[in-house]
Amino acid sequence: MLLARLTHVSQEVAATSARSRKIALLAELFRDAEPDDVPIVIPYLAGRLPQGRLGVGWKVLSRRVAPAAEPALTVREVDALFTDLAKVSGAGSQAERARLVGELMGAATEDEQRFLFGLITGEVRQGALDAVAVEGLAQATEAPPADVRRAVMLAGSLQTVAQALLADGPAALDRFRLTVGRPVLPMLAHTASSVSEAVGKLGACAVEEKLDGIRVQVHRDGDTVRLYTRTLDDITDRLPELTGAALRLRGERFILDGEVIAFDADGRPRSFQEIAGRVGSRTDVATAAKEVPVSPVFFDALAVDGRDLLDLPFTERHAELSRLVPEPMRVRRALVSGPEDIAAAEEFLAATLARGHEGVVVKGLDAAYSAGRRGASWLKVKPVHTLDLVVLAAEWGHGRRTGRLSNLHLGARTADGGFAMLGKTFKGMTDAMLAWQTERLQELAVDTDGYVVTVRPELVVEIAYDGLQRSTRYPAGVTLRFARVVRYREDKRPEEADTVETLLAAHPEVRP
Ligand SMILES: Nc1ncnc2c1ncn2[C@@H]1O[C@H](COP(=O)(O)OP(=O)(O)OP(=O)(O)O)[C@@H](O)[C@H]1O
Repeated sequence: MLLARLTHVSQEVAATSARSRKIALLAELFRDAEPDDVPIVIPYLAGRLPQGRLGVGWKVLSRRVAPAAEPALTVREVDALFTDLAKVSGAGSQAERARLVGELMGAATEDEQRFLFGLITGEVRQGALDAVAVEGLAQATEAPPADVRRAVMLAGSLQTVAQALLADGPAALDRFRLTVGRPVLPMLAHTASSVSEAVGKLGACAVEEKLDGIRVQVHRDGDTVRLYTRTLDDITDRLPELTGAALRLRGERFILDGEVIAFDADGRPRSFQEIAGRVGSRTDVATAAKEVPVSPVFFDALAVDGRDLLDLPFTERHAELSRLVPEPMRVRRALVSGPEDIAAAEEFLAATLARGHEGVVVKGLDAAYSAGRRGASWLKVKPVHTLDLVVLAAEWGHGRRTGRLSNLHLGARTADGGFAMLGKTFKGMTDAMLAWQTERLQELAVDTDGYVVTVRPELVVEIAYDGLQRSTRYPAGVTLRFARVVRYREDKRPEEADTVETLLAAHPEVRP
């Protein structure tokens, strides 16, 4: 497929607000696409680079290159060039990157140059586009949209499903069944402001501890165990004690969902940073395991003995979990019959906080497991409310922080797929965090005036704050009071960051 076609459709999709028109435009595009174009076309439409990082900085991008008169570039040629770019390293890499970018831009028309520039800088991110693409794909291949959605959920990748569908038609959807050894995107939670709100919404429910560790999906098939993170990375080799625990369970073939957590000598949960450090360390696993031994705590069962449990009510899935997993390895919970039983739910929350955990997740008993989605039947309640925001830029520090990128510009998502800056912070950062962010943000840099470094909006950071106040300086009309960094959320994509809309909804006091 020609890049010009994609550029044109991308402009048309951005220009219309009608969902049905967007779907029709994408359906037309998919009908014309070769199956091998799809793994490139879908991320490009959403403003994502399949290669992740290209290492192309603003210096290279700011060079003007005369555009081509006629469109000739194909999306696969662009992708091949991006792959070459991502591989460039070592001495002379800056010049080599400049050469490759020059070659690419010189072969692109003016429209295409604009599109490619937006893609490389991360300017055009359209988070909502994947959902529209699912519908467009269903329309193009005459497959039922619900079946395409379920296949995407199970494959964990829209591109994989799209490629199979375009190559083999709707029959290909049968291939995407829940399979032990193939990870699925985990179900996520919505937020409720209190347990009474959550119980009021859900009725009969289980109130479970919310453990502040790392989400883990454990697959066992006989003697083989594999462990996956929330973003489906395989971390089996890093956590041998989890493999051991899974092999000691009664079942032979299962998929369980839970959290990896570590306790100190007094049985209190260790900090998230310690657990994240442990899960992140690939080298010398044995020493790391001695310093921070971790254990799994399970809260759901997705498959047992080859049976797919996803569509069963939570009560039945939990019964299977209890059959397999002994109580100490299951999350603590209280069953609550409904709002009349609210005292029991409050009491459980208080006891959970007293044990050092971060809050509770309230779960409807009848609900199925909605993999890859924020299900309405899981509501998290945390007394300390934080925001997940995206770093838009950073300022070079002064004094003790000279040479470090320090003051972060923080953005929330806007309805049009962009980001609105809400304020800045240089508080809450450890020295290790400063060093890490200086390096990482420079990799993401797309522009600088020597003081403020603008970056691709990719890094999600969790921010604590004391409230909002009105401000005419910021585009959303509000700014954060006393914002400070809690941690980086490398397991989250910018599309998952908080939106201006939800933030304003949570703070009626600042609404005009
Ligand atoms: N009992 C539990 N049930 C479900 N999730 C739990 C539980 N205990 C801890 N968790 C963790 O809490 C998360 C639920 O919140 P959510 O789905 O919104 O993810 P998140 O955005 O990563 O949340 P947060 O930033 O609040 O940890 C899960 O991803 C999981 O890692």
